[in-house]
Amino acid sequence: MGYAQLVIGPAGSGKSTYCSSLYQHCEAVQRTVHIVNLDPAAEKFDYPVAMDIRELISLDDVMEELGFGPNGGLIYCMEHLQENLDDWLEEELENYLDDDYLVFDCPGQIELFSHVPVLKNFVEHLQRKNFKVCVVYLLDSQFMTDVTKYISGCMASLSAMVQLELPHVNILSKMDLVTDRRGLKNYLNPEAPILLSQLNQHMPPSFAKLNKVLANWLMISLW
Ligand SMILES: Nc1nc2c(ncn2[C@@H]2O[C@H](COP(=O)(O)OP(=O)(O)OP(=O)(O)O)[C@@H](O)[C@H]2O)c(=O)[nH]1
Repeated sequence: MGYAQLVIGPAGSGKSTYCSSLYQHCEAVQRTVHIVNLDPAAEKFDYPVAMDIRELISLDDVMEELGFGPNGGLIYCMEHLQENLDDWLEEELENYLDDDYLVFDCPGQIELFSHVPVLKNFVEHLQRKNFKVCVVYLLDSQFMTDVTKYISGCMASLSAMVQLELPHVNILSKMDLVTDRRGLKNYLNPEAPILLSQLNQHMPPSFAKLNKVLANWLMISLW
């Protein structure tokens, strides 16, 4: 049996930095992890890349040859990966045997963990190959500075949880940039009435009913 982490989260949330820190930590404690680049647009890495989607397809080539923009091109690349799970991925995975630990550094396009089924199919393929998979979801701690950003960050994470149906760990990244750590506490242990009153303060009264449903629903779903 192998083990895998799927590192996801919005663009720029710190996924590659997390992978690099994890690699350095494992090296320091003499454990082995293999970091896989699943981002066809990635250019440089602070970790040794064990497998690289760009050997299969790169965003630059797709944009140049097919005339796609960056987002359409990225989805095209990921769908191409999906079509090649049985050959390219299968072949690459043959290098990793029992007890190997793979960490997949994924692209940040939110479509991939909201409604496009590519990552879900990717995970199912790994599971068929006897990998135990979990999700590490990176969320920039700047999302925890006001209630509306907090709700949008939670909803994105929740949609990944619902779509991927895997053990899921949320990590707040860039904590060194948070100046108001006290304010952050409200969001680490949120209470529906407090969220609701903050939402109502930020929005016109016509949103009161929607705010109530959202605050209650988040409490039930996430905590
Ligand atoms: N201050 C600070 N900056 C960070 C931290 N983690 C990441 N960054 C910075 O945030 C930016 C984005 O980090 P990446 O690790 O490239 O983020 P990513 O999620 O892999 O980005 P995409 O692959 O483009 O989606 C870089 O400039 C990092 O140096 C952190 O903990 N603290």
